[in-house]
Amino acid sequence: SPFWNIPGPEPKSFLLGNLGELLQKPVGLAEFEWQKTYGDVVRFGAALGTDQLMIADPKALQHILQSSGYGWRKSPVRREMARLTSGKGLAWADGDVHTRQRKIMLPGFRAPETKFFVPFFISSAEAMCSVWKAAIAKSGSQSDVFNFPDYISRATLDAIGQSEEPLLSRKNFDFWRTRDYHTICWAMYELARQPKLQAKLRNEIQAMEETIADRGNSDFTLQDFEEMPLLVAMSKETLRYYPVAIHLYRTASEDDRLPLSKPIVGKSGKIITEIPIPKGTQVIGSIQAYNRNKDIFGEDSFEFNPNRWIEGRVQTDTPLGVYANLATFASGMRSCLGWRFTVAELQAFIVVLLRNFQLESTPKLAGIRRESALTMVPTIEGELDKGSQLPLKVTLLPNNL
Ligand code: HEM
Repeated sequence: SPFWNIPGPEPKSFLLGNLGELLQKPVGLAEFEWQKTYGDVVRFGAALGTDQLMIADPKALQHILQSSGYGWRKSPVRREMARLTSGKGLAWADGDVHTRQRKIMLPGFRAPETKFFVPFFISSAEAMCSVWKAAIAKSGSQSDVFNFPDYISRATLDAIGQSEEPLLSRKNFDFWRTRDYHTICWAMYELARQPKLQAKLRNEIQAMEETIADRGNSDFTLQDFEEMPLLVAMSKETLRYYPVAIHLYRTASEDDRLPLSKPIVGKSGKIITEIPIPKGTQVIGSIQAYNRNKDIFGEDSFEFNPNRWIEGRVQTDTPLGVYANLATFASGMRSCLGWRFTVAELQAFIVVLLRNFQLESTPKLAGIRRESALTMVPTIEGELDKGSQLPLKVTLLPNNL
């Protein structure tokens, strides 16, 4: 193996190497363990006795995703999966076809367009709240428990259908909204678990509502969202801690040398400052592990804490990604086109839900799992057969009674 000198876990079997741990454990767990033991570049066993690299090192990721252009291509297996799930669209295209398709799609995803989508996001979230209000009224009480993925997945399908209808096929709506609605679910999970954070955010929302009323507008705009520090911090922290796209699969199309942010000590005891890469090498970019990098996000990077953004504690000398130096939306020429859409939609859903309801945990949440199902979805330990689950208690706020 060209990577014999790179430290990493012993393969569990010839057939699957370490892929079982990587793909079947709750999302991120294997990567976090490897990162802690071996660092940000790890050699692990892939199928049939082959070696692969897991990359969370900022400079190496920056090189693969940004600086090398099409030097590192999306792996053929992933492209085929994209073709099967969403057709011969942007996630499948490569080289010139990719450049052309991306140019055509870009006008649907810039900041001005996103501004116009916000009313769609708000109305989709409000429609979902009306369904909950009707169910609560029917139950004769002031609260009820709802399985969030069931509802948020439909509301986000509404939102993406209304806003991107001229650009994307129905198959594409379904593909991309799976990412949005988990992101939103994970944000709601944290808000339900952290009542003080929820109350603080609600105060910020109510203060902004007064400002909006004073200036004679009827509802929030994108600019209002951007002027709410805790809402922005909550969005960044959700996308950092719960990056729903799990891995980035890339293949070197030429021989290359991978630069590293931090040298690693090889198995031979020698210091490695860059890694020679033969053409055809496959690597997995670990979004999960990069997003927990302590040098960038702080010593408490394994805690969910939006304050890190407000206190300005996130810093790096290796810019990566399209939003907040996160790997969540990848980086460079294949970075996510929908990132502005997602951030604005997440913010709209948080605002609408918190101005209508109080969210609370339920006992089942003790068994929550970060499940890998193409994207990262919440499931409950021992109840995988029930699919994605996030049951939260929803109580009408006094102004809604
Ligand atoms: C939280 C939500 C989302 C996350 C975390 C996310 C993440 C990503 C990532 C990591 C990639 C790169 C995949 C790769 O190259 O291997 C990507 C690509 C892409 N995303 Fe997103 N995405 C999200 C939502 C969306 C939405 C809502 C849309 C559309 C409305 C969208 C449209 C795209 C497109 C078109 C690409 C392909 C870009 C290209 O290959 O040039 N994404 N996304």
